[in-house]
Order: sequence, then structure tokens, then C-alpha cells
Amino acid sequence: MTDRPVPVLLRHAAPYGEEPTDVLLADGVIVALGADAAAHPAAAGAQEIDATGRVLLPGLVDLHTHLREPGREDAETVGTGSAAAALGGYTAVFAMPNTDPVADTAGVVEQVFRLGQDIGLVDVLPIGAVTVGRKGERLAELGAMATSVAAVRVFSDDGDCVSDPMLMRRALEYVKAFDGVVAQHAQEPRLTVGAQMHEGAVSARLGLTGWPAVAEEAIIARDCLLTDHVDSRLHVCHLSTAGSVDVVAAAKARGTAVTAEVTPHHLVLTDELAVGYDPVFKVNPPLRTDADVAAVRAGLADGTIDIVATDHAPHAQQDKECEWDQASPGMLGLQTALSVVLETMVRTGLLDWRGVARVMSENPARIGRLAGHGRPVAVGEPANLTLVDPDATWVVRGSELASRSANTPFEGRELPGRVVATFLRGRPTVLDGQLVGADVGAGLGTRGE
Ligand SMILES: NC(=O)N[C@@H](CC(=O)O)C(=O)O
Repeated sequence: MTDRPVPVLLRHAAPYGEEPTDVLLADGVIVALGADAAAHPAAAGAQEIDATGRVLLPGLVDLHTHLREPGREDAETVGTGSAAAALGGYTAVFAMPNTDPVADTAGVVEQVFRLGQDIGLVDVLPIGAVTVGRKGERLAELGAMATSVAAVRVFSDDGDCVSDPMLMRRALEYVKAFDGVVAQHAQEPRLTVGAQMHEGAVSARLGLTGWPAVAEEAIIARDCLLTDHVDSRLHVCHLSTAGSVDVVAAAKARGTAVTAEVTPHHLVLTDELAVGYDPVFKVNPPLRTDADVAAVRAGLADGTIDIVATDHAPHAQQDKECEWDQASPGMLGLQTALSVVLETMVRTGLLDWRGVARVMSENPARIGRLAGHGRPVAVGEPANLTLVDPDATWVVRGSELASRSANTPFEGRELPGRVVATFLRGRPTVLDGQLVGADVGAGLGTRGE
């Protein structure tokens, strides 16, 4: 995929949902923007796309994706996950290290990075594990991962909390050498032994062991203090409670270098969904209450929460279609994230399209220190772009998603907004809502049993 992409002329596209204009993409960058774009010399032979009524955004960047390769290719591969990402409007995804083997060495992160490059649908940026094997016992070779070709800047034991405060302190100190960040899965393990869902009225009614909000809030508070102490940089994964919003707001107010993410599912779904004991709604951290949903929406709107990250967590059928307490936590997110943000944040007036670009592209790229993504829609910038039809609606069907797994919590639900096209360095990866040249090798196969 080293040949030059055919130039693309987007007719009447609306950058950030504002004034429609023509946009010319050539040689991987935006070369012209405005009424005279079609007259630009580089427009000769361009593929014209009628983008009337479409919103043009910088390509989305997901700071929290599980691609499952290596090790659980029956649930997802770099190929199927890249396809889901491109269809969801993403041009870059950060891949969590809870694979088998764990991405805790330069060798594994380079393998994942190269797989992503070979497939070429999105840039895949591996996240390195903080501790060897994600066991929380000793630090992994963070420096070797940082200086590898994958140039890792984000480190996380996601799925598990770095609960030992001394290890967390050391990790925060260590990543400063290469401007890295520790992305913490904030879950106090002693407060969540055997936890199955949010601790509250619904868990009491159902008789399921609860996962109290304080187990998240206590770790965030501790880590903000540690971050101040060693003058480092902290990112909070999948923040889910009203109290956590308050803790992060207080830390930011006193100058802590902390950023936070919320998932699409925590913007809309609540613990009431557990009443049917359908494990598709089992996730970590768990779905919370209406009050928490309102608080994380408000936190995202006012900037306390910096980004939306999917926590796309594919699971094979046998790991989801079983008893609630046996089921693996996690839900798909890449192909529904933008629609959920449109429904919960844009339609409600909490964010405009510039705000969507900020929380789904610019801020995640900045936190992950990823150059070339999350840039403005402007002349000279890399043509990593997504084109959205904000008026379309669609009904989610897990079986129709590109992911190898089908565990979407939005099955059968009508959502607003469709990704019409995605461009990676000027080359379409998605056109008319379909993958372009869906040759992702062995990666795109039949769904696992
Ligand atoms: N978010 C989830 O519910 N699941 C994650 C890991 C985790 O955070 O437990 C996964 O890898 O499946």
C-alpha cells in the first residue's frame, strides 16, 4: 500500500458541521479547502464524492481498544478490529496489552504494530503493560517498548488495576523519561472481590455482589496525589461514577496532570439492565446509575472528562452466552461509539461537532502523543478524516458488525448517525459505509463459535 492514493474531491462537505465547502485530498494531505478546490492542479483525475449534508471531522482516535491478538483470535484480530474501527470512523486505535502473550515486551508491541501497518485500515498503536505479565509484581520493560518501532507512550495493566502504590509511583516516575502516560484501570481490588455489578439498590435486589463506586474513586484520588508527588502524567481509564468526576475536577483545579475517559456505554446505559441477567450488559467497570450517567455527561461537556474511549471488548460467544457470574466482562464499541455520542451529547445540546472532534480525535491523540492524527481540518494537515451523515439512522445488529464477536449492548436499538467514509492519509478505507478493498488477509474470517 505504498502507491500514491487517487486524489479525492469532497463536494459540499461541512467541516465540524459548519459551512459546507469543497475539500481536496491528495498525496495524503488536505491540499485545498474552499470553492476553488476543484480548480486546484492536484484535482485532476480526482474521485469526486458528493458530501452534501455530511459532517467532516478529523479521523477518530480510540485510546482504549481490545484487539485480542495475539492469543484470542477467536474473539477479534487486528484485522477484524481494524475493520470495525474504520467503519466506526476511526483512523487510529490504541490496543490494550491484555493479550496472550501480554504486550509487555518490545517484541510483542512490535508484532501488533506491524500487523496494524500491514492491514493498513487504521494506525494501530500498542499500549504496553505496566507490569510483567500484568501481574502487578514488577515493572515491565517500559523503556524498551518506548524505544521500539511501536514507540509506545501509553502504559496500562487494563483489566487489572496497578494497585500497589509503590509500583504505581515507580511507573509514573519511569514514563516521564519519554513523555509517557500511565493509563490506570481504577479498581481497588480488595473492595471488589467477587464483584458482579454496580453496588446499589439493583445489586441488592438481585442478590449480586456489588462493585462500589468508592473502589474506583479511591484509586483515582490516590493516583492523582501520586502524580502530583512525582510530577508525572496520569490517565484514568473508563471513569464511571459521579464521585470520580468530582475527584478529577478537584485534581485538575489544583493543577494535577490528569486526563480521563468515559466510554459510550457509560454515557447511556445503567445498572437496571442487569435485571434480565443478560451478560451482554456485564462490563468492567459496571454500568452505574442514572445519576452517574448524568454526571459523566456533564463532566464530558465541561472538560473534566477529556475523551470518549470505546473500551471495545470483544468476547467469543461461549464467554458471553453463559451464566452472568461466569461471563467475561466487556462490550463492543468501535462501530457504535460515534452514534452514541451523537445521541447522548450532540442531540442533547451538550457538545457541538467541534466538541465531538475534541473528545474523540484531538484530545485522545494528544494524550497518546500521536502525531499526524487529531489535527484540524485545514490545508496542509494529514488527510485523516471521517465523513458522517448526521441525519441517517440505523439499527444495530451484532451479526452485521465487522468485529469477530457480536457482544454489542445496543442489539436491535436504533441509533442516529452513520459513518459514510473514512480516509487514512487520503486513502479511503470506508466509502458508502462499506469497507474499501476488504482484503485484511486472514484477519477477516467467519465469526468464532
Ligand atoms: N472492560 C471490560 O469489561 N473488559 C476488558 C477488561 C477489563 O477492564 O476488565 C476486556 O479486556 O474484556
